[in-house]
Amino acid sequence: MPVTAKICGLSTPETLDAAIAGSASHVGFVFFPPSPRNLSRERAAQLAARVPGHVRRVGVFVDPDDATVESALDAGLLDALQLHDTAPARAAAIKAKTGREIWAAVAVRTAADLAAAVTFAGAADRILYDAKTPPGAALPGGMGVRFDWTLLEGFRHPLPWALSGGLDPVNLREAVTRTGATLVDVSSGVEISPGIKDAGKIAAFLAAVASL
Ligand SMILES: O=C(O)c1ccccc1N[C@@H]1O[C@H](COP(=O)(O)O)[C@@H](O)[C@H]1O
Repeated sequence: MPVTAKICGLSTPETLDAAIAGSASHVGFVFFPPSPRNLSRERAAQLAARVPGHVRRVGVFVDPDDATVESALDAGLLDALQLHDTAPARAAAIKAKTGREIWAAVAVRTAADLAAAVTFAGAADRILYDAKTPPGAALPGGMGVRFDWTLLEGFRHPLPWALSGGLDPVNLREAVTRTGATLVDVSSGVEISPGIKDAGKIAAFLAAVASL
């Protein structure tokens, strides 16, 4: 099965172009003000206009209200909405209202955390298994934290899914081999500091994906 990749938290034309040139299947734009990757409406619109039709645009949100989603949809021309810390009923309501593909983030530290995945059946289109960030962390994702990938070995996934959390060009092969992921998602692993993406690291990650 071929593996595809989402490069998340893009905020400049140069790094967005690197993701597109490296054949990313998805690009991610963050709409969460505490994040160093948060985009203004204007920047989101500028970036979205550069994305060719075969590359899917994913908006990243943390339990957003309707106004936040509508504003981002309008500016970012989003194909999919990635929801962190969002209850299944709210995810279903956003899906019904927007008609967009919904990715529900499930934060994982232990095997017990995986039980949340099934609660999104019927409410989301895809589960994004992400590492749980430390208690009190400013962000529920995007911190380069990984989880124990062996937890996904033999797990019965209730929906299509993707893997994220602390991925980088070096650990990608082990992550995919252990979990069987066919869609991987990276943010911190292609940065030189929080929020600052690096075109060379993006190219290296996507080359690693292509070499699997
Ligand atoms: O990137 C962010 O700032 C962010 C903010 C709020 C929720 C999620 C966020 N990022 C997502 O976190 C995962 C993992 O990122 P990393 O590779 O471990 O840095 C990824 O899906 C990002 O989209």
